[in-house]
Amino acid sequence: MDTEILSLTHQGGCIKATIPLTGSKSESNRALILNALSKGKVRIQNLSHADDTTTLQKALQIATKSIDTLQTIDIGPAGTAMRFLTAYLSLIPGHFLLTGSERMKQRPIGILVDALTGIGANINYAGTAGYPPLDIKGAFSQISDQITIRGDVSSQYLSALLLIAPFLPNGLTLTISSPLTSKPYVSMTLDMLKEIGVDYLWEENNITIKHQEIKESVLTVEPDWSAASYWYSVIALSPIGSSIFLPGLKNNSLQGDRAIVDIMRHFGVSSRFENNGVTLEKVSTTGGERFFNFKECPDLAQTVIACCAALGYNAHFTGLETLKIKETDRILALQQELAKFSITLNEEDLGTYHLDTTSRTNPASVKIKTYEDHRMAMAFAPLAIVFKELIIEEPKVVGKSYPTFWEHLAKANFGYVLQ
Ligand SMILES: O=C(O)C1=C[C@@H](OP(=O)(O)O)[C@@H](O)[C@H](O)C1
Ligand SMILES: C=C(OP(=O)(O)O)C(=O)O
Repeated sequence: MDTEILSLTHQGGCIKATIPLTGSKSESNRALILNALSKGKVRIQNLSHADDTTTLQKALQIATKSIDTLQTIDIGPAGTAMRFLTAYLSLIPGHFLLTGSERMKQRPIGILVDALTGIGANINYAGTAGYPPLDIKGAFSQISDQITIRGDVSSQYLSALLLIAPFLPNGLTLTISSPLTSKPYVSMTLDMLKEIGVDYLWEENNITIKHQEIKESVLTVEPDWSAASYWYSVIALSPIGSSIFLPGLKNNSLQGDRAIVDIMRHFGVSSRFENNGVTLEKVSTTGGERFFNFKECPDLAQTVIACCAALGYNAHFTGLETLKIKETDRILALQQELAKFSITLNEEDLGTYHLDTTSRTNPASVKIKTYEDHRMAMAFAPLAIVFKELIIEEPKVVGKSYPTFWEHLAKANFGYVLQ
């Protein structure tokens, strides 16, 4: 990562803008794996331009070319790509060293590796046990169709297994042995499999997918609701009457982060679905609920917490357990950056965090560290509406999921200078 900084200001006033978001990173990554496994029978429309998606696309191209020689595949900071490729590369012919950024080597993968080796996959740790890099010898012979797996660490392990399930000779039954986190992402995987003709059965803690043919189909990727959340925050911090149109977003989305619609009602932001998109509008400044659970939508946590900080709301949050193993320890990153405004975020009861803005200060200029985490940069950016100047460190991190984020901000009265 380079050491560039970006100085961000906002000229004030009502915002009126149309923002064309790129495709969902989560849907795109699933679609790419299904396209590869189906050997092109599944086609894709509106693929995301996010770096994580481009990285996965390139990795899949390398993987399909390799048969005899060891191929190194470096997926940088792309967690979903790491998890999906671990399952995918186990299945296809070839010998791979699957690696990533220094942070990726600290993000656990043992649960997925154990699950795959339990059904016959040939995976060894090339560094520390339980973490990438992985040495994968592909084309394994399936020795079992039953996996018992924890659900409380990352749903990506389950999605990785479900994506390959219909292509396994004996199919797969997953038994989820602990409370499932990020459940909507598992539903998204199953919904997309259904779109390509795959039947599944989800009964209580068991998900079964038999070996089956998939049909010729086109997966159309919806724009990214996690990216939309930053625009909800922008509108929440803007004067009444401000509005933004986000084309292509659907009311009945496959993405759990559509939850931002309901959360932001409590911040005076209304959502109107029409004309193939959604219009967000600031309609009131009166208070709403101040307790939010992010268990099903962890990627919204930073957006909402930073927005509460900007509005001076004291609030409670739960469902944040998985934030510590994402692009950075997001709890620590939030605590450190909020401290610059004399705001605290502390765990009060087990699993419940309290945001205390009582002693909030209004510094003339604040430098925000981003910790190689795109969501730190994007969650804090809207605060330039409230505070005079924000300096965002390493602004290019946004490329991971939203490469045109800064250019888009310029459409909504933000000014930025790269230094
Ligand atoms: O399956 C997916 O596309 C994702 C699942 C979530 O991860 P966890 O299941 O690890 O919470 C989410 O945070 C990530 O950005 C994308
Ligand atoms: C956690 C995220 O991504 P990943 O796990 O795919 O790196 C994210 O985009 O917030």
